[in-house]
Amino acid sequence: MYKHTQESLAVQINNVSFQYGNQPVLENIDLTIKKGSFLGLVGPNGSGKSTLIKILLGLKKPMEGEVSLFNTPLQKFKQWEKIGYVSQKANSFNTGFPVTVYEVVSMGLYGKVGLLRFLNRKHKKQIHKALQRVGMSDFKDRNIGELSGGQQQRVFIARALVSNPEILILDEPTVGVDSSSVQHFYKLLTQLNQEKNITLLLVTHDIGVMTSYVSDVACLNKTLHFHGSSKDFEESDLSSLYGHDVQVITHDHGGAH
Ligand SMILES: Nc1ncnc2c1ncn2[C@@H]1O[C@H](COP(=O)(O)OP(=O)(O)OP(=O)(O)O)[C@@H](O)[C@H]1O
Repeated sequence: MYKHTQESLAVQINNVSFQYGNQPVLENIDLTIKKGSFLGLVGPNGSGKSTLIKILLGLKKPMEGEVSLFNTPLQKFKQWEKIGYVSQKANSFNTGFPVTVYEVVSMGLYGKVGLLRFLNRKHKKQIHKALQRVGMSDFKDRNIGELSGGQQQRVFIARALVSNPEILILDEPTVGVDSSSVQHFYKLLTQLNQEKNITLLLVTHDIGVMTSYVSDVACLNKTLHFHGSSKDFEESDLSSLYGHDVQVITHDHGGAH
């Protein structure tokens, strides 16, 4: 387990427990995310991953324990522009959905500029920069529903990036995305992490691919079974988590890390 100075932490979760009605979902979770790290959060279906994310985003209140974001207790935290979020259902637009890529990305600024205000030149520049970062500038006038799952995913990342967040939280973002787009997606995340120094929290089922890109791994199944460097993470850590032998397929990414 890590020891950190407070300043180096983007997220600090202390002894958090949560239940829906009588059903305990999270028990005594202690988890820290260092600034600049790339944490992969894995766990079986129903293990509490999304619930933990909802707690981090202030959408659910834990029964016990405390959460701090950038050294501020969640109850007092107001700098939500520092937090970018890409949800599980982000890439589910139907063909013909009447909104352009540019408009989708501009939605990431609504919290700041308000729905009915016009975007000023600075905002437009931010939108273009976010589209550029994810390699989707050429698609800005296309309808979001006409794009592939992988391309839509990039647009939703641009939407989360447009307010220059310090941490990006992604909840199972590769569901429904084909495998070659998944590789591109992980490369994009690695770039954002290493070149732009954005802290990343990625919730995924994609254990084999994920471990070769992330710096840290957390395994959750109601309690935290493993939390540490991805280098120290072994298949045996997963067997205890999933209750049976799990084969981790090691992919060769041509030295992505
Ligand atoms: N709003 C809710 N009301 C009651 N129970 C819920 C609610 N949301 C989730 N649960 C239950 O809480 C448990 C944890 O759910 P959660 O969505 O956090 O898990 P998860 O690890 O994200 O799962 P998955 O990988 O399938 O998305 C599950 O048993 C789920 O059925």
